Amino acid sequence: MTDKPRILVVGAGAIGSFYGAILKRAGCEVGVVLRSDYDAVKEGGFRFTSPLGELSWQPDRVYRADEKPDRFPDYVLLCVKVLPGVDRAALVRPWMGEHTGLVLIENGLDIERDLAEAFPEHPLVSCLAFIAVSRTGPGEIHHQAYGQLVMGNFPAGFDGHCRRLSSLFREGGIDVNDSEAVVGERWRKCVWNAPFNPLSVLCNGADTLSILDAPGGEDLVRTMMEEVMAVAAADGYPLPDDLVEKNLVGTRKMGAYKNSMALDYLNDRPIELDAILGNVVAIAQRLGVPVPHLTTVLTALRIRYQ
Ligand SMILES: NC(=O)C1=CN([C@@H]2O[C@H](COP(=O)(O)OP(=O)(O)OC[C@H]3O[C@@H](n4cnc5c(N)ncnc54)[C@H](OP(=O)(O)O)[C@@H]3O)[C@@H](O)[C@H]2O)C=CC1
Ligand SMILES: CC(C)(CO)C(=O)C(=O)O
Repeated sequence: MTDKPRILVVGAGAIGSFYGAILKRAGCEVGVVLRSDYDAVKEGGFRFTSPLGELSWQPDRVYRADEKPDRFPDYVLLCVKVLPGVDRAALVRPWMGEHTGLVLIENGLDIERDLAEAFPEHPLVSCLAFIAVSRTGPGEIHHQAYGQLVMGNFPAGFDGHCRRLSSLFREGGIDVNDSEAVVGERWRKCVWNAPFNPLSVLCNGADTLSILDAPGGEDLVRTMMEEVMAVAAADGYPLPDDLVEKNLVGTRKMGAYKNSMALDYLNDRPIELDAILGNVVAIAQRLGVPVPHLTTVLTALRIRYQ
């Protein structure tokens, strides 16, 4: 018997298998729901390369997406890409027992609302991942660097579920930043993602330094970041004035880096355009905040992806 919660990862790709590995290291029973990687993971588990050392693991349960659970988990970790046409509430519904909490580890802004409406009686924990990790083959994951999570309840607060999960993630070896205002943290992350991710796609998968070093590149990124800051403030989440300059300095220090959207583009996968940029522009329009640069980049990408 263990007092550690039972976890089920829905969408065990790069992020889901990484944070599943961390919770497994913390002593939780961890299962996964898989589509394309089912056979490989059932047979050989997840095989990792990581600066954190040996993270390879065999899930305690491996389900196909159309199976039914033999027992409900304490927490479902939802780690799919946030894409139009993907009904994430429908995806998790079969796996949610009466007392199951829902934990999102996904990028984007305003991505929790549908799930909060679909599961009003269930705890909802929203997490942001600061990590570079990718799937290199079926069941094969390359963790390049970092891993910190920022976590809190949606829309606000930090309850006992957050406390329990955040201490388990720490026990598994990663940093967690506890937040009472996770929506504000989503805005803060968006200040970085909303310019860099879409620009990298418009620039054929360019890395961060190529974007910043192009003539006018840094100015464009700065202006887009300032527009996101203005929308965040109008939405009730003012961010520190020096965030833009800190982001620019920090990005240069990180060295050339290809974000998750650049990798999706380069691998011919759909991109999370609405979650990362479209929702910012939609909120800006609702609140009457002018965001001409964000709108231009969004429109250019919509033309490209229509
Ligand atoms: N990778 C990174 O470094 C970072 C990623 N993020 C965010 O984390 C989230 C997850 O990204 P990431 O892990 O990289 O993406 P991946 O594409 O690696 O993983 C997504 C997983 O979801 C699975 N999936 C999708 N639909 C279903 C379904 N119906 N049933 C079962 N499984 C399904 C996919 O399976 P299948 O192969 O069958 O499609 C895949 O295994 C995104 O929001 C991303 O922006 C945030 C920070 C960094
Ligand atoms: C912050 C960063 C760059 C990696 O954690 C990310 O969110 C992404 O790659 O989309």
